[in-house]
Amino acid sequence: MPTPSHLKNPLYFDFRAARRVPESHAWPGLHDHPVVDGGGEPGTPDAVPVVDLRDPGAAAVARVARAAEQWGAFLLTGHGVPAELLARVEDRIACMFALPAADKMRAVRGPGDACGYGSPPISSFFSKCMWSEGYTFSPASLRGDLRKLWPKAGDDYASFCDVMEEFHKEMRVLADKLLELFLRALGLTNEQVAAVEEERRIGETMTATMHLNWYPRCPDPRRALGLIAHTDSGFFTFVLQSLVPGLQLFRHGPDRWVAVPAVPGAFVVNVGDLFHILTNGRFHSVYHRAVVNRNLDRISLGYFLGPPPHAKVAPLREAVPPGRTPAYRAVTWPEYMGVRKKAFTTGASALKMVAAAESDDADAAVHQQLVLSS
Ligand SMILES: C=C1C[C@]23C[C@@]1(O)CC[C@H]2[C@@]12CCC[C@@](C)(C(=O)O1)[C@H]2[C@@H]3C(=O)O
Ligand SMILES: O=C(O)CCC(=O)C(=O)O
Ligand SMILES: [Fe+2]
Repeated sequence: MPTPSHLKNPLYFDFRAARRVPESHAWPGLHDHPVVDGGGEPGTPDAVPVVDLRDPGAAAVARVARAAEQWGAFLLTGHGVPAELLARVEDRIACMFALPAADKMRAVRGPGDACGYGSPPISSFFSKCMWSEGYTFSPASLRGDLRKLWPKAGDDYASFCDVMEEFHKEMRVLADKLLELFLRALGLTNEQVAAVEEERRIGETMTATMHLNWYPRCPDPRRALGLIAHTDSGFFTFVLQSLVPGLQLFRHGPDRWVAVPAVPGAFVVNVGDLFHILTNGRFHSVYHRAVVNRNLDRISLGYFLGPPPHAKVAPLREAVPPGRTPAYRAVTWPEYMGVRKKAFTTGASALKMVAAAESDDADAAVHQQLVLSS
């Protein structure tokens, strides 16, 4: 009788062979807050906001402002990325996750590596395992990385790379469009948007990283978790969730999880921590998680935008109210990741850890203004 694949490779947990959720994958506290449906009538309190890019400029700007201030996330429709391309992207991702375990393990993420196969970096902060597999890569240099999964560089390799490159091209343009919309939503005029870009070169230097998630069907979904609750660390993320829902956004007052409906062809846009800093906390990063399903596999794709590693991210002058000082100090993305690591191990909030020092606070600024104007 052949040896089951999970016994051949003790590092690989074979979700397909699991008939129950073992203790290693059972998370406490998953049901501490109720889950509500985010797919209700637009405008009702739990309905996830929708931004349609086909709406006239001012309407889309107003919707982005409201969603980014109140939710830190929204569904993006009318974005122009062809549905047929999204279908091919999902199909190629499914084909990649269906590779034999041994092939996937060849591309395993090493300690400290940004890219590779396996659990996402955040999993290293938790003793429990998530009910998912993931693959992170840089779309700008995918052909080299992907040889680890497909060393023979055959048809599956070629079609995966072709489709992801096509997707990346579309997404990078969409990311620039959305960045501009975000800046307009902060209240910047067209001239100010151009001046910010001239000075900070945010759009021009923004980098993209892709992280693919596979959440296998699970015999006991109430005990398991696909992706632990987190905020994304970069500027903003486009999430493509296939027809199987599973993404939940956390909302306060009363505390609850809002299940994001799977809207065919839509992206979910998440505000990340560095955008929270850039906008001086006006647009807030969203705490979210992914749950699993008893009968269906689920696939999602995160297209993460952030600054290049050397760039310091500080609040935009235009986002700081007159007479106040910036609420956050300047950090690079790697510095922020270091702070977040410390925050995870101490239970602190990473954003609070990069908040500007007391002496920098608003009262001091107002006092200084009074002195200067008297
Ligand atoms: C660009 C990135 C964001 C990310 C870390 C990464 O370098 C690549 C993977 C991303 C991801 C996806 C799952 C959740 C998350 C918190 C994680 O552990 O890996 C995010 C990271 C992030 O937003 O910080
Ligand atoms: O699977 C999802 O819907 C969410 C994925 C996610 O949050 C992430 O990759 O950061
Ligand atoms: Fe996320």
